[in-house]
Amino acid sequence: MSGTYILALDQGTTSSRAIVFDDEARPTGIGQRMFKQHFPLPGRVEHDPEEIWISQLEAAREAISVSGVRAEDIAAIGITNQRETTLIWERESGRPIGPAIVWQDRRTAPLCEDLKRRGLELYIRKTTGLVVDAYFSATKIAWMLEHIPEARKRAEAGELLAGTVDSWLIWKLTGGNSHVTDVTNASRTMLFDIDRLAWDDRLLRELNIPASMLPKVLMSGADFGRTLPEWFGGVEIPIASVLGDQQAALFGHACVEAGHAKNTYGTGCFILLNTGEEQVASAHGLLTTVAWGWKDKIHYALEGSVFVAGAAVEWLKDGLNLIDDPDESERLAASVEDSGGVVIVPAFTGLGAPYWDMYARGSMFGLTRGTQPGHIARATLESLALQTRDVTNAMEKDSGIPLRELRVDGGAVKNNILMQFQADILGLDVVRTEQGETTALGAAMLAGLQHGLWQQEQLRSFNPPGAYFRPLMDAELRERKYRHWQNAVERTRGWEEAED
Ligand SMILES: Nc1ncnc2c1ncn2[C@@H]1O[C@H](COP(=O)(O)OP(=O)(O)O)[C@@H](O)[C@H]1O
Ligand SMILES: O=P(O)(O)OC[C@H](O)CO
Repeated sequence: MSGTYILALDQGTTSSRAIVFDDEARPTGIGQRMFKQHFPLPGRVEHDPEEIWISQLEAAREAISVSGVRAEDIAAIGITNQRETTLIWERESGRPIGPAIVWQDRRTAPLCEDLKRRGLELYIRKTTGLVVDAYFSATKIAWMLEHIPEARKRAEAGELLAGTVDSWLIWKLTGGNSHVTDVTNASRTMLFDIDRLAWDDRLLRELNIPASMLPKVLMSGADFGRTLPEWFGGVEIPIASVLGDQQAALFGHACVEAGHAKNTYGTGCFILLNTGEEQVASAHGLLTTVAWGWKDKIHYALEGSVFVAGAAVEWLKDGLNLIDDPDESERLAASVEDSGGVVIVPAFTGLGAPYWDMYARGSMFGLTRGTQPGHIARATLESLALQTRDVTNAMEKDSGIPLRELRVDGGAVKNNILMQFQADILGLDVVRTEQGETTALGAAMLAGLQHGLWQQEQLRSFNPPGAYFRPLMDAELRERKYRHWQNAVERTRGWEEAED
């Protein structure tokens, strides 16, 4: 085995990051590139596929250079990525035929309604573990085939390839030698049978998607191909792991046993509970999804996906101009004692788990003549924690397991007001781990395992607790605040539909 470093590529919704980890899983160099978000029409969110690739390549080169290691010292690459975001490109030239449609994009809501009308909801839930929603890749592929000139004809002739961001990056890294994905990313397409671990013929037929476009599905730790020498100092590096970013964070917290849960606070909030080798079907609006696949074993998770979390803090900055930087949200929130009765439901792109309402829209309640920017900031931060409680409540009902603590990571967890409110509103300990970049760490950990650099017993020591937030809020106040929130959510539901 040559090299004792692992390079993790973390292609997120707002930035591409890369981290070099040493043989004790300590980060030794980080590279990061922000890239542009395109909002061409209301409800549409797009990324430029070439920008995704270039930003990721530059971030990787920067991480290697900052860490001071040579490319030949890198034993393996682990890839983790924003999930569901979908691209189509030409098999011959590798040219994308249009922008990537991002997971937040709502344009395919009518296609989802059509699937529901055709009575496919139950079949989709049973086969894929998912609810019918524009969030997932299936209707995004179908939309591109319908709306991009010549796309359907070319797809049927075998000229086009489809994939999520992991497949796109691997295609570029290997110079078009590998068109593959892993079981976690496949499980987010709404085309994948999570029991048989294969693309589902009936769903492909119903959505009119040629199977020849889709990548081969591998376990999350596997041989995904080798990088072209031109990308990293003339060396070919094996790609040894691929995980969707939320699954990678679960792994990075070493939540490897049934009953362990984590929440990642990035653009959205994603709460995952490991349910072991057993699939738990949700009766309360959660998704059943693949946590990872390694050595012929699949671990499943229950997931609550909240679409708008850190994105609401971005709105305070870019939409309302109340702050210049997300970090300032904490200072502004600290200028008042509480939210002053203000409740904000940031349903900017509808509501995800546990409501799955594509037509809900954001709203602000409880304004008075005394409402100040601080109250708005505080209510915005609280909305992240309240949405999390909606999900953990559903999780406890579905799994029958009361949560004992919540492990947290992601860009927003450095906000102590948010973390304290999270502990308060859950009545649970919130544990912020030492390593901030848990997503990248998770991908690196699996790549290291797959490559034989580490043993499973070592994983837990890689990311110890850094800070504990204990619940301090009086139980009566906690429940009153939560009832207020539920009331506000009810009033946002179906808003867009009611307008039509
Ligand atoms: N101090 C902070 N308080 C609250 N939110 C924050 C803070 N710092 C960053 N954020 C939010 O975290 C998000 C970025 O987190 P990150 O994990 O990088 O997201 P992603 O992987 O979705 O790109 C942004 O939406 C930003 O608004
Ligand atoms: O890129 P993030 O961290 O916002 O994660 C996005 C999720 O994978 C979407 O399902």
